Amino acid sequence: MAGAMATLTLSEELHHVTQPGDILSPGDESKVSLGGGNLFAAEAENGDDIDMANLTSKTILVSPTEEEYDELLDMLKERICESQGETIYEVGTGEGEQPGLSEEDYSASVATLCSMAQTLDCECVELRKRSVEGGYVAEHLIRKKADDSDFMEVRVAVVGNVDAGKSTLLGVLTHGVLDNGRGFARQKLFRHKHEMESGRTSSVGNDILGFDTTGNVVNKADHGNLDWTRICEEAAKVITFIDLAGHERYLKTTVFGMTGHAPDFTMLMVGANAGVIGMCKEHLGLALALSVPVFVVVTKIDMCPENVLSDTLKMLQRLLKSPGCRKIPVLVQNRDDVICTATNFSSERVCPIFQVSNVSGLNLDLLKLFLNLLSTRMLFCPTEPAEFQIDDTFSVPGVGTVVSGTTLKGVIGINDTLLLGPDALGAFLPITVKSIHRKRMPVKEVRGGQTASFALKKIKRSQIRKGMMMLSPKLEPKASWEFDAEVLVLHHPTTISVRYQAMVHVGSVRQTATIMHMDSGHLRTGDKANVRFRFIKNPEYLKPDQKLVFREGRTKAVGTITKPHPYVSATASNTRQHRVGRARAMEMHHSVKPQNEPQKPSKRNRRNKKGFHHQPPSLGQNGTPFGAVGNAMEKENSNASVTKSPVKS
Ligand SMILES: Nc1nc2c(ncn2[C@@H]2O[C@H](COP(=O)(O)OP(=O)(O)OP(=O)(O)O)[C@@H](O)[C@H]2O)c(=O)[nH]1
Repeated sequence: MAGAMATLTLSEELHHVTQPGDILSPGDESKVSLGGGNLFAAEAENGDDIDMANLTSKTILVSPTEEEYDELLDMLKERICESQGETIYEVGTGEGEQPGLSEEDYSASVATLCSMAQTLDCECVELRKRSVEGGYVAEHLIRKKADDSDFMEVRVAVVGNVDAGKSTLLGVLTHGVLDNGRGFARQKLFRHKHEMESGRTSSVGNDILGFDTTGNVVNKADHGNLDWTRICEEAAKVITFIDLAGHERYLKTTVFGMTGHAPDFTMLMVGANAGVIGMCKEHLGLALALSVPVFVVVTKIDMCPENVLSDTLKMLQRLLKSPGCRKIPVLVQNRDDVICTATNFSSERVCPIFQVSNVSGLNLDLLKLFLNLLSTRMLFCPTEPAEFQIDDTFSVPGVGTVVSGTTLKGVIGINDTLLLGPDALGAFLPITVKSIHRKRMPVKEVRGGQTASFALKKIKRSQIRKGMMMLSPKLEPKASWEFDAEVLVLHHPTTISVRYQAMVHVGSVRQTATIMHMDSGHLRTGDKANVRFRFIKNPEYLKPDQKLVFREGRTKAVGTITKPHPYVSATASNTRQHRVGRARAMEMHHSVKPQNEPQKPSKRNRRNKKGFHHQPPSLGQNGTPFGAVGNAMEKENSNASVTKSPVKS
């Protein structure tokens, strides 16, 4: 009874965030409150046939007519396609009706649903069945049966402070072994010798967890090693964990993992005994800035005193509810909570909190169930021109140059010709795809939302850099040296002004850019402005609405690109006029002195340093020169000392 009460309260709490047009984006309907009526409500309203309204009734599945059955089948097929291979169907609820079906009607409805699933080559699995006032209500997972060479893919970025247990949890989940509390499980994941020795992750790692059509884990370690190809063949859904570093020293790599690897979700790990410390808030802020939904996993509950655990949970909830986060934290205690939160998760507001132990295995089953129910947030349209962002390059003996990354849009197949670029001059080079691998498994094509590696014909690895794109020629891509963005400064110790330089992360682009101008004189912590940036090394392929992170040391700003300024490539515009223009632009570009770069002391200062008379260096708190204002202050000070000296003497 208590369980039922708890579920009701949770459902009620979640209900208000899933109002149409509130937080859910279009296409999310397939993941929320999927009653027979709710699921097809939109279609029923738009349909020409008035009988379509019947489709929203809770009893529609009991004994549908032939036409109704066909109509339901078409709609179910569409939903499964939209969510790239699966959907959750709620049996026993309808538009404006009291939920619940009698045992007999419920059985008949489930039989119809199973027959529909079978016709669509899907598996139908009951997730939970509840008894309510009007009878029974249940959620069923309908998932496409596994094809040897195809599987759904969901990317989860794993972040959290150092020693929160990130690598350990991934080792436990993917290898099916428990930890010993002294770093046993994480040994299976480390990629570098120094990581083995220090126990610290320093690079972006990928680990996979496969689920079959019925939701069982298919990972089986053979002598401690995982065969990725076998997992992908057996799995209907593969969760790719992007294991990121917790230490502040590797923040640059962690930011790159969050922007360049296009995660669907973020798993924020918190050590129960340590609490919300160090980089935890930093990583949460990053996920919020990039609009990636977050769920929290509190680890080490086996070794944490109850009062400390309760303090950690209270602090976490306070942080998540704070005006900066505006989340609805939900402590996940049982299967009901998992299903409720998983089906409402892509709304971005709901934030489930799991409490697990990697040593005793407590609650890991709930976390696995949740991961099994996550669906990719990338919408796929086969007719869109292809876009692939490169996050790494390799030179493989016997194969040649290989690039890895994420397919953002469209379909890419073997022998397709794409444009690779931009190069240093902003040009795009035609290249042909020789072979494709998904998670080390050879495939014929990849779709939007899937990660892949491509072997490319006739190109050297040195010609490719991280941040480049492979694009369909239909896009007629243009590179940009400059772009406008709306930015919000999250933290800066002093002020940011024109000529300030910092690292810009956008997609897999990671390059220093200079602020050329902005619509306010100076920016301090909490300020917003429209800013024009200019890359210092290469032009990049950018698009409006892309999220960006701008950082340098402890300075952090986030924002959205409002307008890239396309640059006409050298090959496309080799006229005298363009050459002169380009030379001028380069001259200007080289003459831009960064505001925040320590500058060479003037001749006078150098002489002073040699012992003429000592003056303190004119650097600010974080090594920022005061610039013109600083020089004026210096002058004033030196004048002051000149006028004061006679008084002193
Ligand atoms: N008792 C107990 N120990 C744990 C648990 N999870 C992790 N540990 C231990 O905590 C230590 C740190 O775990 P890691 O997985 O290396 O932490 P991390 O977050 O990946 O750290 P970085 O890679 O440096 O960011 C290891 O010694 C683990 O054995 C747990 O649930 N219970």
